[in-house]
Amino acid sequence: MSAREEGSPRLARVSVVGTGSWGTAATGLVAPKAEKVVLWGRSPEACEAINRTRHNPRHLTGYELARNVSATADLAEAASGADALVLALPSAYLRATARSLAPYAGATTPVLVLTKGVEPGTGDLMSDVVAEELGRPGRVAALSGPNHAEEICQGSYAAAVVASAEAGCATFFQRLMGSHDFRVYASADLTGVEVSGAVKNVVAIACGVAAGLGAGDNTLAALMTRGIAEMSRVVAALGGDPMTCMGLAGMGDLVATCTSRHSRNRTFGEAFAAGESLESYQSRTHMVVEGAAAARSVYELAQKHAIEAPITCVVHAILYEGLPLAEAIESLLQRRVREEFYGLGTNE
Ligand SMILES: NC(=O)C1=CN([C@@H]2O[C@H](COP(=O)(O)OP(=O)(O)OC[C@H]3O[C@@H](n4cnc5c(N)ncnc54)[C@H](O)[C@@H]3O)[C@@H](O)[C@H]2O)C=CC1
Ligand SMILES: O=C(CO)COP(=O)(O)O
Repeated sequence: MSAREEGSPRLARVSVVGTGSWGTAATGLVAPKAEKVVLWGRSPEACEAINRTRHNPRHLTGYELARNVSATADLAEAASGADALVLALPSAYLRATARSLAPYAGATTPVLVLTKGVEPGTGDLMSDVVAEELGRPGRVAALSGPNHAEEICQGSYAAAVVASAEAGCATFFQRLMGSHDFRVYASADLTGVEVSGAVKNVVAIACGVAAGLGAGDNTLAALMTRGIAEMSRVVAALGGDPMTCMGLAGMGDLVATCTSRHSRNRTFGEAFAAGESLESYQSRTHMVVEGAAAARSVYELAQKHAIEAPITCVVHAILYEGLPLAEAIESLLQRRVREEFYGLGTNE
């Protein structure tokens, strides 16, 4: 273990669930801290290829997995005896997979959720979904921030925030995931961290659409900044701390996602502006566009809690109600201009 990992836990076995881009990259963060890392993927063929070649055949194909990583499509084998579980699944599959994991996960094993989103229908945070299926709410944490897997697996410097209702759980995962190159801060504001991660993906779709239609830097900066104001109102209405939106899970990830060529949400927005459907984009790239699911769930939360969320409403309308793009833009421009930070308690 290098000097930078001193003081970190050295665990016997850590399970990473999900062989998408983020699960694949996350094995590299965990590998120096564990004797053995077990990666679960639903495809036996992909797991066999990973074990044979040390490369994921579908995601981050050029990235060589660490020697102590092995893959399995057997959830029992992946979860049994794990000292920690790291869940890196798309939000649509988190509940069902957590439910299937439940019989094999130790009763007190700490669980880290890397998924970004809010569950449509229930409005549950991803950590709520996991706590409902696996129990142990105090042993569940969520990690979020500007962390494109493509860059993390190259080792470029990055930072994230890990939040948990229990400080000890946040500290545990801060040490497990963090390193000299990957700086992991701690937070007690699970709501703020997780809601920020969902809303920023919706704003990234809006930025992608705008960019696809030829918007300039001023327009994109305005969308991002009004996106943070919207994110802050949603976080505050749900009982989180709007200050969290100024941090890594909020502004940090919003900037990365709205501007990066790696972002699926931003790139999907551009493709949508050019006429491609969500279904076509996801099946062409084999990658998840979480902002499309979050446009539904954040829209539902906004309706339920009477939160003004104009960017989310417009993204929801263009994706699911057939609103023409020109009308969507006009509906934002015609909104009343008012106090910059309305809806946050001080400037109503
Ligand atoms: N890719 C990234 O850079 C980052 C992703 N995240 C988040 O991590 C989560 C996972 O995203 P990625 O790893 O990027 O996924 P991905 O888009 O790279 O791959 C999609 C994944 O979904 C899995 N999948 C498809 N159908 C499934 C099913 N029925 N049951 C279980 N799994 C199924 C595929 O096997 C694949 O692992 C998302 O919530 C994303 O927002 C968070 C930070 C960075
Ligand atoms: O959350 C992410 C980076 O932090 C990934 O964003 P995309 O899903 O838009 O690629």
